[in-house]
Amino acid sequence: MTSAMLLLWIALGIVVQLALWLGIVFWRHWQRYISLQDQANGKSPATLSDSLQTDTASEGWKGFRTFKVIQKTLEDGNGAICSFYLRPEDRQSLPVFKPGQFLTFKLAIPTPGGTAEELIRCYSLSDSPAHDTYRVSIKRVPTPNGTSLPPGRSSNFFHDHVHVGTSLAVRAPSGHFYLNHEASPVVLIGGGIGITPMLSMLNWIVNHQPEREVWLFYGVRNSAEVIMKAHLLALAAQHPNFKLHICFSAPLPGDMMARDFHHRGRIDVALLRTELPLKPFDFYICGPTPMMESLVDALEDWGVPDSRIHFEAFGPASIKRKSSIEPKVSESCTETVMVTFAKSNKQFIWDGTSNSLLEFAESNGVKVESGCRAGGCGSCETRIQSGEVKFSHSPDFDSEPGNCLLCVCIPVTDVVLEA
Ligand SMILES: NC(=O)C1=CN([C@@H]2O[C@H](COP(=O)(O)OP(=O)(O)OC[C@H]3O[C@@H](n4cnc5c(N)ncnc54)[C@H](OP(=O)(O)O)[C@@H]3O)[C@@H](O)[C@H]2O)C=CC1
Repeated sequence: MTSAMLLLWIALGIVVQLALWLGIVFWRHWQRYISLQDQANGKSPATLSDSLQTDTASEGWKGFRTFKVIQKTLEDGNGAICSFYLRPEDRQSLPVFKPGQFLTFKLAIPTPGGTAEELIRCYSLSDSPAHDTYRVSIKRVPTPNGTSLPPGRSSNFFHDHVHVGTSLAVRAPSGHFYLNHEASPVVLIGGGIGITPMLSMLNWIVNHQPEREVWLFYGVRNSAEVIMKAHLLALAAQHPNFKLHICFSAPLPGDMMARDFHHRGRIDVALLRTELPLKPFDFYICGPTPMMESLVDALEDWGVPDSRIHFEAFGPASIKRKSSIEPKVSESCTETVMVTFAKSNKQFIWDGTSNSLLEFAESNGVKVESGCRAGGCGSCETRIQSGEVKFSHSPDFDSEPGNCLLCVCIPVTDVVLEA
């Protein structure tokens, strides 16, 4: 080959490479242009990863939307946990949510008198976001042992009266307990049915951030209580960055270490210290209140910064962090503030040690409705008859003008509430 030919080939190679590069650059710009146009025209829903990159991407809907149950699956060996797959009746695509968030349901619970009682309840989404269905997994709450307390009305209603084809009124996903979008390693800790938000986070991570290190500690009593084990084992086999640790606190005689579970006993910080490498993990915890209380304290003692400990506290007891045990007198309380609950005909002095008016009402024996306890569901919305309150943290739920959400509000002046 002559040197002229060689030069010609080299020049041709450069031209082809340049053309390829220009083509790619043009294609990328074109794709971006189309996507921006679509977003501007409201055609394209935010992508799932977009929803985690911004705080506002999971635009929901206002009020309640009707969903149909399209599948009901029993998940555990005790017949206590059921998953419900929900599709909107209008068949429009669903807004994305952040893994860890919950749905709020308005239920009409039949009463012995033949009427229906309205009940608002929240359940964590138990799968990662999809555009056409949501999934919640609900544990039947029985009468607590040795008490005459009634069984859980909402969970039993779901198990006994909600079937494929049932219509349900559902508020858009909300909640402040959700996975951050950083690539930081995460430790997910789920106790009992508290596994549900962890499943949502885990499924999202393996699909969207497979390179992210994720540890799941799942604590139940024994093999009869485990849910979605085949799914978890399959993920652990497929994803080297996912480390699965199943803990049985009360194994059945036939339960075998290594085959059915990895650790005997409850999840505690000693186990975490033994298993986890030293890294700046983010910890996400959901489970029975005593478990969350002890773990949150123990993680703080271990030196995990507050900002890396995230937990979901549903139910009547809020989690008290050690770091917040010091009675704190809120800034709104430099003067004596009187809180009056008009319907209950009760009046108390706000001493600033409660985190919210909801906590304050409960600690003083005033009965008020509550759901998520995080400003997301609207169950505790209450009319302010006089006075002024302020938000202790910003709610997801838009209350009516003149109303407040007891779970995220504290008084500023003397206040009369309708509750
Ligand atoms: N955000 C959400 O989606 C939801 C949250 N929840 C919350 O999750 C909780 C889970 O309830 P449930 O399934 O009934 O839990 P369980 O009572 O079935 O307990 C599950 C496991 O946690 C263990 N455990 C109990 N106390 C501790 C502790 N102090 N430290 C470590 N482990 C402990 C139990 O061990 P042992 O055998 O020793 O009791 C058991 O192995 C509910 O109370 C509810 O508040 C519930 C539903 C949804």
